[in-house]
Amino acid sequence: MAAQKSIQMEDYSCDVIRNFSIIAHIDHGKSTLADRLLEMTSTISATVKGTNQQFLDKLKVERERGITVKAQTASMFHNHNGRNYLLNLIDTPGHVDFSWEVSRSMAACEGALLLVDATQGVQAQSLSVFHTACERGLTIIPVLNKIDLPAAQPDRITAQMQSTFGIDPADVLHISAKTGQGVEAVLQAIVERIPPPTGSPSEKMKAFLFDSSYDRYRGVISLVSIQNGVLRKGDKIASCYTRKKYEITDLGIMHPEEVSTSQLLPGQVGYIACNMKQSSEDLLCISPYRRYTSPGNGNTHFPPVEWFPAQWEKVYAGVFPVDSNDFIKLEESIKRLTLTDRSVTVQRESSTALAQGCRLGFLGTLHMDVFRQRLEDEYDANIIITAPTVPYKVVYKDKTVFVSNPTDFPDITDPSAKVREVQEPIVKATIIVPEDYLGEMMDLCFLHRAEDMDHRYLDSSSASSARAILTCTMPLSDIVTDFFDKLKSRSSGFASFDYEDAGYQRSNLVKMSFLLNNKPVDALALIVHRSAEQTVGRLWVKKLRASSHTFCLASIDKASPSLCAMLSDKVIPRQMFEVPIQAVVGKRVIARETLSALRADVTAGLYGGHYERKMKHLENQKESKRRMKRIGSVDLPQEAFFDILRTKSS
Ligand SMILES: Nc1nc2c(ncn2[C@@H]2O[C@H](COP(=O)(O)OP(=O)(O)OP(=O)(O)O)[C@@H](O)[C@H]2O)c(=O)[nH]1
Repeated sequence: MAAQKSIQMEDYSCDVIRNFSIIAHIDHGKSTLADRLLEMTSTISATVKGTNQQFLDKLKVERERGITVKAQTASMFHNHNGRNYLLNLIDTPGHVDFSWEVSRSMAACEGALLLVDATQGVQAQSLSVFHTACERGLTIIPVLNKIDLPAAQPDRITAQMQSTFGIDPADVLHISAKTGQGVEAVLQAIVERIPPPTGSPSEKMKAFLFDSSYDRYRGVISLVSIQNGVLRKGDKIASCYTRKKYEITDLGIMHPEEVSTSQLLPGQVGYIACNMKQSSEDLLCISPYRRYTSPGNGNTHFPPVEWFPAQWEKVYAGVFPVDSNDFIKLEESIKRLTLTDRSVTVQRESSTALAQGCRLGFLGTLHMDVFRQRLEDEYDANIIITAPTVPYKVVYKDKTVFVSNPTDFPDITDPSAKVREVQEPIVKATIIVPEDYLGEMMDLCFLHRAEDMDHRYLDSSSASSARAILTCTMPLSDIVTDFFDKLKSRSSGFASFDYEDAGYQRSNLVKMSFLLNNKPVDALALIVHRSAEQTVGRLWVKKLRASSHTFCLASIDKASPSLCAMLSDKVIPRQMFEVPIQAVVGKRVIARETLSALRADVTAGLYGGHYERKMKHLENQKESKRRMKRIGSVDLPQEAFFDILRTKSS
């Protein structure tokens, strides 16, 4: 824990507190600006200042990918016109998958800095975060960042902000978060433009919990914003959600590391530790229950629960341990990780092919990927993740069922299944792109079953390379695949993309099963649009068979054993016998391939004394086998599962 600084929280009443977040499109400079603000208020030490690493991006995966996944909070003290202010900053993620985190952060703020990159201009997420902030009634301070870059076009982008957001150009602050130019004016604007929070220390205790992390020794550490009342060490609190009671063992502010304080007052934002051990015991609102004891019967009385709008899981996937004996350990790791990422939903799942596992709901495929990487990095988990599926609605005569696992999807070709119709989730997509790429983007959207396409221009028509905003509706299943990657490559990286829920729509979908060695592999099943069943079936069995691999094994087995070992990680390694691979819809076989028999001996090409090389190749093979699952008598690598949806969309 950080060194204790004596901070008198009672010196900071609501009128000198400002709670704000920074909202922006990905890479527009939120974390860099956050770092500059921490430096200018002397919140971070010189040792951190000199490094190029961003202070608030804390997770390993965030540092590796350069994206913020988890919102971080920091309190700073700032003297403005002789008065000491407490500024609470909540750093927010920028990727479309994490919009829920952005909304949560905003719920603890009265204002937001809307950051726009002066070289890129308004992007799809600038629009969506702006609208969310407006809906929440936040005061918005428009900030134009990266004005130090030669490619910056401050006048043009300011005009764009005016026409898109209705912002007065005079209100826009021009800064470089990198060099610090103009950032002093941001601090001034935070104090002068953002309204202070409201709340009274004499009112009943109420706090909003907006984030939590897990500490092995102290249990769940929750970040809270105090709305009313005072919270002190030793206070008994109760969860309005689970109604469980706890005692506060520690509390304080993030400065930017934890600094213990004696109390937290209204309008303040800080952490609390109270020996919570399980995510199910998370709270959304807390109250010292002693103040609510009803006179007479001594029963604890709870105020009504204030629910934060539920998040919307967009993709589901099964997570299984490679070694079935590791299930309990895996489940425990998932539970721990969900304490720091509550937007993930967890349910147990069992598969005939992969045994016991968990079905997890994520906000998007990047979110899923980040969660997988954190499971591997932080918990050393060795797992298989099935292809992501969106939640479908199956309407029967007497009921409607949500299906988020292809295994549970009925065979609609069978009349006895009595399915009236199947519906799939659709989204309203927004793409912002230079007009030169508009045609490409339209093509891409049509390929992904887009409807109701429309477009308009963001800049005035005289601007060179004017930018267009394209809107359409699309099935969610089509964008949770590699749509984002295609969008980026077909627009040379210039397109930005965002989407919002647009309900459900009737669709002609079927369940496709895959048989390996005549046995269905339930974990490989997928739901596809009828129009794509042939393409998907053929491509996918081909992929499973991996004819190139067979060729490679046969021809370079002896010549290049290491290449062979490397390839064997990409596809189903050939077995000792012939394996038929079939794609089936209902009772119809859509496609079939056969994997011929051959044993890959990775050390075959190595002779006599090369013991070390031989060991190295055997080690390589062991490593590639690490992520394989033996199903019946067939080894299936992780990539086989990952590739399904990619095949579907290609
Ligand atoms: N030249 C210049 N580069 C900047 C400026 N602000 C940020 N950058 C760079 O832009 C890149 C993205 O900045 P970040 O602060 O990581 O962006 P972010 O918005 O936090 O990104 P996410 O967390 O992924 O949403 C980094 O390489 C920064 O060094 C600036 O004012 N000028």
